[in-house]
Amino acid sequence: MRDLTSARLARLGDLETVELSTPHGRATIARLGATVVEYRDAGDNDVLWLSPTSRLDGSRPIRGGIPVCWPWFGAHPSDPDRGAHGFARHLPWQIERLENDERQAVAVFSLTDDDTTRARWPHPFRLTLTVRLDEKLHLELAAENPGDAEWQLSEALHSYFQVHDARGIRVEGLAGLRYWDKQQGGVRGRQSSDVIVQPPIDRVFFDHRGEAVIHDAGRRLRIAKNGSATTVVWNPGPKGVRGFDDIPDDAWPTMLCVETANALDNTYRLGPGERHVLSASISSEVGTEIAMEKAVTDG
Ligand SMILES: O=P(O)(O)OC[C@H]1O[C@H](O)[C@H](O)[C@@H](O)[C@@H]1O
Repeated sequence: MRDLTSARLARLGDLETVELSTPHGRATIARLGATVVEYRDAGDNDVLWLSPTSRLDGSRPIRGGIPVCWPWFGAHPSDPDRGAHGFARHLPWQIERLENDERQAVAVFSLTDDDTTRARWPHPFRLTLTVRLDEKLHLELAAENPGDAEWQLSEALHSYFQVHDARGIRVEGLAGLRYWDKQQGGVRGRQSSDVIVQPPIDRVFFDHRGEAVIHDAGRRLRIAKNGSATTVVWNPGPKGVRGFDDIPDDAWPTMLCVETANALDNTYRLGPGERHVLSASISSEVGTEIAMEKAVTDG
Protein backbone atom coordinates (compact mmCIF):
# COMPACT_ATOMS: atom_id res chain seq x y z
CA MET A 1 0.00 0.00 0.00
CA ARG A 2 1.21 3.47 -0.82
CA ASP A 3 0.38 6.09 1.75
CA LEU A 4 0.74 9.27 -0.27
CA THR A 5 -1.75 10.89 -2.57
CA SER A 6 -0.32 12.94 -5.42
CA ALA A 7 -0.94 14.34 -8.90
CA ARG A 8 2.23 15.21 -10.79
CA LEU A 9 3.77 15.65 -14.24
CA ALA A 10 5.86 12.75 -15.59
CA ARG A 11 7.00 11.13 -18.86
CA LEU A 12 6.52 7.79 -20.61
CA GLY A 13 8.84 7.38 -23.61
CA ASP A 14 8.46 10.60 -25.59
CA LEU A 15 5.03 11.27 -24.11
CA GLU A 16 4.21 13.90 -21.51
CA THR A 17 2.05 12.31 -18.85
CA VAL A 18 0.34 12.93 -15.53
CA GLU A 19 0.67 10.43 -12.71
CA LEU A 20 -2.06 10.10 -10.11
CA SER A 21 -1.34 8.12 -6.93
CA THR A 22 -3.47 7.24 -3.95
CA PRO A 23 -3.19 4.46 -1.35
CA HIS A 24 -5.61 2.54 -3.59
CA GLY A 25 -3.73 2.64 -6.85
CA ARG A 26 -1.91 4.55 -9.52
CA ALA A 27 -2.94 5.93 -12.90
CA THR A 28 -0.91 7.46 -15.72
CA ILE A 29 -2.53 9.64 -18.35
CA ALA A 30 -0.80 10.88 -21.53
CA ARG A 31 -1.45 14.37 -22.90
CA LEU A 32 -1.71 12.63 -26.28
CA GLY A 33 -5.43 11.98 -26.59
CA ALA A 34 -5.83 12.40 -22.80
CA THR A 35 -5.36 8.64 -22.94
CA VAL A 36 -5.13 6.79 -19.64
CA VAL A 37 -2.20 4.45 -20.33
CA GLU A 38 -1.97 2.69 -16.99
CA TYR A 39 -4.17 1.93 -13.99
CA ARG A 40 -2.80 -0.30 -11.24
CA ASP A 41 -5.04 -1.37 -8.39
CA ALA A 42 -4.30 -1.48 -4.65
CA GLY A 43 -2.52 -4.83 -5.10
CA ASP A 44 -0.36 -3.23 -7.84
CA ASN A 45 -2.00 -5.34 -10.56
CA ASP A 46 -2.53 -3.90 -14.02
CA VAL A 47 -6.21 -3.26 -14.67
CA LEU A 48 -5.68 -1.86 -18.17
CA TRP A 49 -3.84 -3.47 -21.06
CA LEU A 50 -1.22 -1.48 -22.99
CA SER A 51 0.25 -3.07 -26.09
CA PRO A 52 3.98 -3.75 -25.65
CA THR A 53 4.44 -2.54 -29.25
CA SER A 54 2.29 0.58 -28.99
CA ARG A 55 4.10 3.60 -30.41
CA LEU A 56 4.72 6.03 -27.57
CA ASP A 57 6.21 8.81 -29.68
CA GLY A 58 3.03 10.75 -30.45
CA SER A 59 2.96 9.66 -34.11
CA ARG A 60 -0.25 7.64 -33.67
CA PRO A 61 -2.90 6.99 -31.07
CA ILE A 62 -1.89 4.84 -28.13
CA ARG A 63 -2.80 1.15 -28.51
CA GLY A 64 -4.24 0.25 -25.16
CA GLY A 65 -5.31 1.98 -21.97
CA ILE A 66 -8.38 4.16 -22.57
CA PRO A 67 -8.27 6.17 -25.81
CA VAL A 68 -11.05 8.76 -26.17
CA CYS A 69 -12.96 8.24 -29.43
CA TRP A 70 -14.67 11.52 -30.35
CA PRO A 71 -16.63 13.04 -32.16
CA TRP A 72 -17.39 9.79 -33.94
CA PHE A 73 -16.98 6.14 -33.05
CA GLY A 74 -15.94 3.59 -35.71
CA ALA A 75 -16.03 4.78 -39.30
CA HIS A 76 -17.07 8.39 -39.94
CA PRO A 77 -20.84 8.36 -40.65
CA SER A 78 -20.51 9.73 -44.20
CA ASP A 79 -16.80 9.80 -45.12
CA PRO A 80 -14.72 6.65 -44.45
CA ASP A 81 -11.56 8.54 -45.52
CA ARG A 82 -11.67 10.54 -42.31
CA GLY A 83 -10.42 7.58 -40.29
CA ALA A 84 -11.90 5.60 -37.44
CA HIS A 85 -12.84 6.89 -34.00
CA GLY A 86 -12.56 10.66 -34.59
CA PHE A 87 -9.58 12.90 -33.97
CA ALA A 88 -9.44 13.41 -30.19
CA ARG A 89 -7.14 10.42 -29.64
CA HIS A 90 -4.60 11.81 -32.15
CA LEU A 91 -4.13 15.23 -30.57
CA PRO A 92 -2.32 16.57 -27.50
CA TRP A 93 -4.79 17.88 -24.91
CA GLN A 94 -4.11 20.73 -22.50
CA ILE A 95 -3.59 19.98 -18.83
CA GLU A 96 -6.09 22.27 -17.11
CA ARG A 97 -5.67 21.27 -13.50
CA LEU A 98 -3.95 18.80 -11.18
CA GLU A 99 -5.09 18.49 -7.60
CA ASN A 100 -5.15 16.09 -4.71
CA ASP A 101 -6.33 15.83 -1.15
CA GLU A 102 -5.87 12.98 1.30
CA ARG A 103 -8.33 10.65 -0.42
CA GLN A 104 -8.18 11.37 -4.15
CA ALA A 105 -6.05 12.71 -6.99
CA VAL A 106 -7.52 14.50 -10.00
CA ALA A 107 -6.31 15.60 -13.44
CA VAL A 108 -8.41 17.67 -15.85
CA PHE A 109 -7.56 17.80 -19.57
CA SER A 110 -9.18 19.89 -22.29
CA LEU A 111 -9.38 20.07 -26.05
CA THR A 112 -10.99 22.90 -28.02
CA ASP A 113 -11.41 23.52 -31.71
CA ASP A 114 -8.57 25.02 -33.73
CA ASP A 115 -7.49 24.96 -37.40
CA THR A 116 -6.45 21.29 -37.14
CA THR A 117 -9.77 20.11 -35.73
CA ARG A 118 -11.87 22.36 -37.99
CA ALA A 119 -10.12 20.82 -41.04
CA ARG A 120 -11.46 17.44 -39.87
CA TRP A 121 -14.79 18.50 -38.36
CA PRO A 122 -16.15 22.00 -38.97
CA HIS A 123 -17.57 22.81 -35.52
CA PRO A 124 -16.56 24.82 -32.47
CA PHE A 125 -16.42 22.63 -29.37
CA ARG A 126 -14.99 22.32 -25.89
CA LEU A 127 -14.14 18.90 -24.47
CA THR A 128 -12.87 18.16 -21.00
CA LEU A 129 -11.77 14.85 -19.57
CA THR A 130 -11.62 14.64 -15.78
CA VAL A 131 -9.70 11.65 -14.47
CA ARG A 132 -10.16 11.03 -10.75
CA LEU A 133 -8.52 8.29 -8.74
CA ASP A 134 -9.81 7.19 -5.35
CA GLU A 135 -10.75 3.56 -4.59
CA LYS A 136 -11.77 3.44 -8.26
CA LEU A 137 -10.74 5.14 -11.49
CA HIS A 138 -13.37 7.64 -12.65
CA LEU A 139 -13.42 9.23 -16.12
CA GLU A 140 -15.80 12.00 -17.09
CA LEU A 141 -15.86 13.25 -20.69
CA ALA A 142 -17.85 16.50 -21.00
CA ALA A 143 -18.66 17.87 -24.46
CA GLU A 144 -19.95 21.44 -24.86
CA ASN A 145 -21.36 22.98 -28.00
CA PRO A 146 -20.60 26.74 -27.97
CA GLY A 147 -21.65 27.21 -31.63
CA ASP A 148 -24.98 27.85 -33.30
CA ALA A 149 -25.42 24.54 -35.16
CA GLU A 150 -26.53 21.18 -33.83
CA TRP A 151 -24.03 18.28 -34.08
CA GLN A 152 -24.40 14.56 -34.37
CA LEU A 153 -22.13 12.71 -31.97
CA SER A 154 -20.90 9.21 -31.32
CA GLU A 155 -18.09 8.50 -28.88
CA ALA A 156 -16.35 6.02 -26.61
CA LEU A 157 -14.05 5.62 -23.68
CA HIS A 158 -12.33 2.74 -25.48
CA SER A 159 -11.03 0.81 -22.48
CA TYR A 160 -8.64 -2.11 -22.99
CA PHE A 161 -8.57 -4.43 -19.95
CA GLN A 162 -5.75 -6.72 -18.92
CA VAL A 163 -7.14 -10.24 -18.48
CA HIS A 164 -5.55 -13.61 -17.75
CA ASP A 165 -7.15 -15.20 -20.79
CA ALA A 166 -9.91 -13.71 -22.93
CA ARG A 167 -10.91 -17.16 -24.22
CA GLY A 168 -14.12 -18.16 -22.48
CA ILE A 169 -14.13 -15.15 -20.16
CA ARG A 170 -17.61 -14.06 -18.99
CA VAL A 171 -18.89 -10.50 -19.27
CA GLU A 172 -21.96 -9.95 -17.12
CA GLY A 173 -24.57 -7.22 -17.66
CA LEU A 174 -25.38 -7.49 -21.35
CA ALA A 175 -27.94 -10.33 -21.39
CA GLY A 176 -31.21 -9.47 -23.14
CA LEU A 177 -29.79 -6.53 -25.12
CA ARG A 178 -29.97 -5.89 -28.85
CA TYR A 179 -26.65 -5.93 -30.65
CA TRP A 180 -24.95 -5.24 -33.97
CA ASP A 181 -22.18 -7.69 -34.74
CA LYS A 182 -19.40 -6.21 -36.86
CA GLN A 183 -17.41 -9.46 -36.77
CA GLN A 184 -20.30 -11.22 -38.49
CA GLY A 185 -20.72 -8.62 -41.19
CA GLY A 186 -23.21 -6.40 -39.39
CA VAL A 187 -25.72 -9.03 -38.30
CA ARG A 188 -28.22 -7.84 -35.70
CA GLY A 189 -29.46 -10.00 -32.86
CA ARG A 190 -30.34 -10.19 -29.21
CA GLN A 191 -27.90 -11.42 -26.57
CA SER A 192 -29.63 -14.35 -24.82
CA SER A 193 -27.31 -14.65 -21.79
CA ASP A 194 -24.06 -13.24 -20.40
CA VAL A 195 -21.37 -12.82 -23.05
CA ILE A 196 -18.89 -15.70 -23.06
CA VAL A 197 -16.05 -14.29 -25.13
CA GLN A 198 -14.76 -16.50 -27.93
CA PRO A 199 -12.35 -14.27 -29.89
CA PRO A 200 -12.73 -12.82 -32.42
CA ILE A 201 -15.58 -10.70 -31.12
CA ASP A 202 -16.67 -7.18 -32.19
CA ARG A 203 -20.17 -6.63 -30.87
CA VAL A 204 -21.97 -3.33 -30.18
CA PHE A 205 -24.72 -3.60 -27.52
CA PHE A 206 -27.49 -1.00 -27.55
CA ASP A 207 -29.48 0.63 -24.75
CA HIS A 208 -27.10 -0.61 -22.09
CA ARG A 209 -27.05 1.89 -19.23
CA GLY A 210 -26.03 -0.40 -16.38
CA GLU A 211 -22.80 -2.00 -15.29
CA ALA A 212 -20.64 -4.50 -17.12
CA VAL A 213 -18.53 -6.92 -15.11
CA ILE A 214 -15.60 -8.88 -16.52
CA HIS A 215 -15.10 -12.12 -14.59
CA ASP A 216 -11.33 -12.49 -14.91
CA ALA A 217 -9.51 -15.34 -13.10
CA GLY A 218 -9.31 -14.37 -9.41
CA ARG A 219 -10.77 -10.91 -9.83
CA ARG A 220 -13.69 -8.95 -11.18
CA LEU A 221 -13.33 -5.81 -13.26
CA ARG A 222 -16.41 -3.66 -12.88
CA ILE A 223 -17.35 -0.83 -15.25
CA ALA A 224 -20.18 1.42 -14.05
CA LYS A 225 -21.30 4.28 -16.27
CA ASN A 226 -23.52 7.31 -16.86
CA GLY A 227 -24.53 9.17 -20.01
CA SER A 228 -23.69 6.09 -22.06
CA ALA A 229 -26.22 3.89 -23.87
CA THR A 230 -23.82 1.60 -25.76
CA THR A 231 -21.26 -0.98 -24.68
CA VAL A 232 -18.81 -2.49 -27.16
CA VAL A 233 -16.98 -5.77 -26.60
CA TRP A 234 -13.94 -6.33 -28.83
CA ASN A 235 -11.05 -8.73 -29.16
CA PRO A 236 -9.48 -9.27 -32.62
CA GLY A 237 -8.57 -12.94 -32.02
CA PRO A 238 -5.66 -14.87 -33.57
CA LYS A 239 -6.31 -14.00 -37.23
CA GLY A 240 -7.60 -10.44 -36.80
CA VAL A 241 -4.61 -9.45 -34.67
CA ARG A 242 -2.34 -9.81 -37.70
CA GLY A 243 -3.99 -6.71 -39.16
CA PHE A 244 -2.60 -4.58 -36.29
CA ASP A 245 1.06 -3.68 -36.55
CA ASP A 246 0.99 -2.30 -32.99
CA ILE A 247 -0.24 -5.51 -31.31
CA PRO A 248 2.10 -8.54 -31.12
CA ASP A 249 0.53 -11.61 -32.77
CA ASP A 250 0.49 -13.55 -29.50
CA ALA A 251 -0.86 -10.74 -27.26
CA TRP A 252 -4.60 -10.92 -28.04
CA PRO A 253 -5.50 -13.49 -25.30
CA THR A 254 -4.46 -11.01 -22.56
CA MET A 255 -6.65 -8.10 -23.70
CA LEU A 256 -10.35 -7.44 -23.76
CA CYS A 257 -12.03 -4.19 -24.73
CA VAL A 258 -15.28 -3.37 -22.95
CA GLU A 259 -16.02 0.16 -24.12
CA THR A 260 -18.31 2.81 -22.62
CA ALA A 261 -19.90 4.41 -25.66
CA ASN A 262 -22.75 6.09 -27.51
CA ALA A 263 -22.67 4.67 -31.03
CA LEU A 264 -24.69 3.61 -34.07
CA ASP A 265 -28.35 3.38 -32.89
CA ASN A 266 -27.41 5.45 -29.81
CA THR A 267 -25.76 8.30 -31.73
CA TYR A 268 -27.18 11.56 -30.35
CA ARG A 269 -27.49 15.26 -31.13
CA LEU A 270 -26.05 18.15 -29.15
CA GLY A 271 -27.72 21.51 -29.74
CA PRO A 272 -26.21 25.01 -29.41
CA GLY A 273 -25.31 25.73 -25.78
CA GLU A 274 -25.84 22.11 -24.74
CA ARG A 275 -23.45 19.91 -22.77
CA HIS A 276 -23.25 16.14 -22.52
CA VAL A 277 -21.28 14.08 -20.02
CA LEU A 278 -20.16 10.50 -20.61
CA SER A 279 -18.62 8.86 -17.57
CA ALA A 280 -17.22 5.55 -16.43
CA SER A 281 -16.01 4.25 -13.08
CA ILE A 282 -13.69 1.27 -13.17
CA SER A 283 -12.85 -0.92 -10.22
CA SER A 284 -10.92 -4.09 -9.63
CA GLU A 285 -12.21 -6.50 -7.01
CA VAL A 286 -9.55 -9.02 -6.15
CA GLY A 287 -9.50 -12.50 -4.61
CA THR A 288 -10.38 -11.98 -0.97
CA GLU A 289 -13.33 -9.66 -1.65
CA ILE A 290 -14.75 -12.16 -4.13
CA ALA A 291 -14.24 -15.04 -1.68
CA MET A 292 -15.93 -13.12 1.19
CA GLU A 293 -18.93 -12.22 -0.96
CA LYS A 294 -19.25 -15.80 -2.15
CA ALA A 295 -19.16 -17.07 1.45
CA VAL A 296 -22.07 -14.72 2.31
CA THR A 297 -24.07 -15.78 -0.76
CA ASP A 298 -23.43 -19.48 -0.09
CA GLY A 299 -24.48 -19.00 3.54
O1 LIG B 1 -7.71 0.14 -34.80
P1 LIG B 1 -8.65 1.12 -34.12
O2 LIG B 1 -9.11 2.22 -35.03
O3 LIG B 1 -8.07 1.64 -32.84
O4 LIG B 1 -9.95 0.30 -33.74
C1 LIG B 1 -9.88 -0.83 -32.90
C2 LIG B 1 -11.28 -1.42 -32.69
O5 LIG B 1 -12.09 -0.47 -32.03
C3 LIG B 1 -13.43 -0.88 -31.69
O6 LIG B 1 -13.45 -1.78 -30.66
C4 LIG B 1 -14.18 -1.39 -32.89
O7 LIG B 1 -15.42 -1.99 -32.51
C5 LIG B 1 -13.34 -2.38 -33.68
O8 LIG B 1 -14.02 -2.69 -34.90
C6 LIG B 1 -11.97 -1.81 -33.99
O9 LIG B 1 -11.19 -2.74 -34.73
